[in-house]
Amino acid sequence: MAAYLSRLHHISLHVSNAEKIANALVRKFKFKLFATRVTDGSNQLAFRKGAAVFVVNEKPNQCSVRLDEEHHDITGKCFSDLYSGNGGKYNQYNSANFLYDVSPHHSVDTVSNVCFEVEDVERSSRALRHQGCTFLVPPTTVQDENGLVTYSVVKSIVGNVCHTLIDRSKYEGIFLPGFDVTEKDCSLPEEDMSCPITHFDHITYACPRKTTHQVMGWYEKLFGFQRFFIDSNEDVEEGLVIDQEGIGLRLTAMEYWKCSKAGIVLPSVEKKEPDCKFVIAESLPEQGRNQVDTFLAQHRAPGIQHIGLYTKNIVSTAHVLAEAGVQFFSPPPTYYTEVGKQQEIEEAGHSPQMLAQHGILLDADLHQDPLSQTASSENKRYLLQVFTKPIFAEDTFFLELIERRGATGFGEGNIRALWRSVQAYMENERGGSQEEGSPKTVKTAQC
Ligand SMILES: O=C(O)C(=O)Cc1ccc(O)cc1
Ligand SMILES: [Fe+2]
Repeated sequence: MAAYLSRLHHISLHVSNAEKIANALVRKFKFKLFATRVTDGSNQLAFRKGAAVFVVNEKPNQCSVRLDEEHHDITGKCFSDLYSGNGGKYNQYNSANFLYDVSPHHSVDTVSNVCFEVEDVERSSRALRHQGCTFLVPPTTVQDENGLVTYSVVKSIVGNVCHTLIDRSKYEGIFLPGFDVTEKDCSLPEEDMSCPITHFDHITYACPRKTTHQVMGWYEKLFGFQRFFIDSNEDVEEGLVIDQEGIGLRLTAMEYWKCSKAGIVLPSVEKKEPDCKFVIAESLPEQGRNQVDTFLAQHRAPGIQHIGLYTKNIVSTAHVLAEAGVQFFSPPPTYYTEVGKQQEIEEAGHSPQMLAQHGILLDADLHQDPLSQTASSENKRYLLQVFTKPIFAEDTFFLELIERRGATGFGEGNIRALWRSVQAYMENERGGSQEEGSPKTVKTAQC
């Protein structure tokens, strides 16, 4: 049985300099720091914008406990011992480790934990363990004066990505026990009209070649995810293959539905609101090096390549963020003057000049979803996207703004335009393509 997910709770980053990322999230991306957990050995900062919550974990120094492949143990005992560092007794406020997460000891900054709310952590963890999942933290309860929270941490099939499963139904505090809430009035999504980012739209994984089916199968079997089609050019078996112009990408997408009764709701019967989507990107052989290859080389493992932040108004959001110093990829200026694109933009009620200002891409060429019955409103669907330059020192993780106007998938045209922008950036700003896994030499445009 799958462990059905109630909703995405937060996404966590592991970085060597939390202050730097905190500054970027607050000053540039307009997130608010609202909860902190600072101990001798760890620094955890929680930021939110609407329902999107990031937890930034500052990587501990060398002397901390090492949790890596050879220490993994599905019984959990070994992890309790390792995790507490105090004679095997699990300590919920252990100063040497991250609460609600593990210390991944990844060599570069990384986004490595997607935390989901579930209704019953014990039962979900049992079900997953029966299916062979590796638990990095067994079900554990943490409490404070506002109630209690139970969580576990399961290793995913994708590189260093793991999932914290959390039940906070018996907790009335603003965030999680163990964190000090610094900003009490952001429990409700704030209405920020100029920068209306409301939630995480999707998470894109960069995966090695020929692993898409395995990854999809894992999420389908264990969490009840379902495949959905990115667009009608997509082959059921092959996914969306973009192999012209040396792009060489295979994309496949899946989603799950927010459910209130974890483990009981049958997604096929009770299709409610879809939550955050997941995109799996792998590069195709015999094409030039693309963003996925660069990610795998510089991140040194498969993992989270980018996250799409949903905004109700991408033009205004991109403007506010750019003013604050966020750098976006821009397609060549001709993108906005090509007859077809210009017309598409105008028909969607936008101004090519306004979109060009921050590199916003529009894809109205979204075909009918083969499973969808709503052909009549098809021509009104479109999608606006803009991609930031890398967030960390390496060319790995980046953010995206996305505004959906009826479109539920992703725009092939936008992916092509993004590819051209990245190529130009690699050639001009990064000083040509990099050697596999080599540290970057030019750091001109980190976001
Ligand atoms: O279009 C999107 O937002 C996607 O998430 C698809 C995607 C995946 C990988 C890339 O390197 C670029 C685009
Ligand atoms: Fe994306």
